[in-house]
This record gives sequence, structure tokens and C-alpha cells, in this order.
Amino acid sequence: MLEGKDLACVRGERTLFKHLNFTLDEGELLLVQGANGSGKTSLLRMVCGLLAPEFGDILWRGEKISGARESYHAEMTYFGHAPAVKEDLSAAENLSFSCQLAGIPVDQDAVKGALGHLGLGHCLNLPAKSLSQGQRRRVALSRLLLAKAKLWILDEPLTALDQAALQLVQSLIGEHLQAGGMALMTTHQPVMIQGVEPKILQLKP
Ligand SMILES: Nc1ncnc2c1ncn2[C@@H]1O[C@H](COP(=O)(O)OP(=O)(O)OP(=O)(O)O)[C@@H](O)[C@H]1O
Repeated sequence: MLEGKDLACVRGERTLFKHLNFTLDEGELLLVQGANGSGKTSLLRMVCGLLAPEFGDILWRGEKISGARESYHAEMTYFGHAPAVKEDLSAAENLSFSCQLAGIPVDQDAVKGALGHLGLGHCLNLPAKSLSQGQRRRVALSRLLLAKAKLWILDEPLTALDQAALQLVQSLIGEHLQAGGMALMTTHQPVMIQGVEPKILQLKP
């Protein structure tokens, strides 16, 4: 359903990768692995349509993503390496705002429910600047609960999370896959999701 065909990526003077192929189907998790600087974030940005491949194509449901942007973007959500959380907005305002930006209709009960699920029920109205790094990442991750997207593209979603949040996020991914979703993800940490055998895409330095 999502397919990368013979992809090449050049940043500055360097070719980060070439002849890269992958497929991702419903219920599957694809882990993109590689050393720092090997091009994992660049690949994810490419899959989101934020960076054009030097060569090759990315296909969604058999169509090039460059030619089907609207329908593709309606079905995917991207959690970036440094999730944008606005310092002066509260946790609840941040989630409402990021949903609005992504065109996801939400009401305040859904926002409270999602933040509560991520263990932030006690700090809904605190400004993000007063939250810890891990709590800020939880705020950003809570959008996954409301996005209703088929394809999750997650750049290091496990960074800065404590043990409880690590398990929670992995179980969210597991539930998403069980419901027929798909996930493409980078992480430098071991991933353990019950009943899921991830596919691995290894980028060479
Ligand atoms: N806009 C840019 N212009 C030039 N080079 C860039 C640009 N963005 C990234 N790079 C370079 O591309 C290389 C790959 O970066 P990328 O962020 O994709 O790596 P990564 O595998 O995700 O690394 P990490 O594990 O450290 O997050 C790096 O050497 C980086 O400096």
C-alpha cells in the first residue's frame, strides 16, 4: 500500500542512500534503522512529501504521492523529530491547535480524553513551557489518538519517555496496527510490541 521504489537521497554534497526499496502494508510496522546522519529523518520527510527524492518514487495505493497529495495527506500523520509544541499554549491548547492545523475536527472532551490517556490529565491547562521534556513529547504524541490516520510516520517517538510512557506509546502503535493501520518509524531504542514482528529497513552510513 505504501511503497518506496529505487529511492535516492542527496543532501548537500552527500548521497545518503540510493536504490532503496520498501513496502508497507496494513498491520505492518517498518523500522528505519541506521547510524546518526545515515538519512532516517530525510527518508521520513521524503515519505511525508516534504523532501523530493533525487531519484525513484514513493507510491501510496499505487499512485505517486506527488500526484495525490490531498488524498495521501488525509490518510497520514507525521510526528516529527522535534515535535512543535508552542511554549505559551497550554497542553490542551497545543493539542487543539495541532489538530486544527492538520484539519482534524476535535472537541474539548476529545482533547481532554487524549491528554488524559497520555497521563497528562493533571496538567491540561499548564503552559507547555512549564512541562518536562517527556511531558511535552506526550502532548505531541496525543495527536495520534485523534488523527484517525491510516499511516503513522513517527520520527523517534520514544525519545525522552519514561518506562510507563514507552509502554503506552508502544501499545498505542500495537492497537493502531491491529486495527489495520500502518507505521513507519525511526528509533534508536529497542521496540517491543506484542504480536508485531517489525520489518527492518537498514540505512548504511
Ligand atoms: N537541509 C540540509 N542540507 C544539507 N544537509 C542536510 C540537510 N538536512 C540534513 N542534512 C544532512 O543529511 C544527513 C542525514 O541527516 P538525517 O537527519 O536524515 O539523519 P538521521 O539518520 O535521521 O540522523 P539521527 O540519527 O542523528 O537523527 C546529515 O549528515 C545531515 O547533516
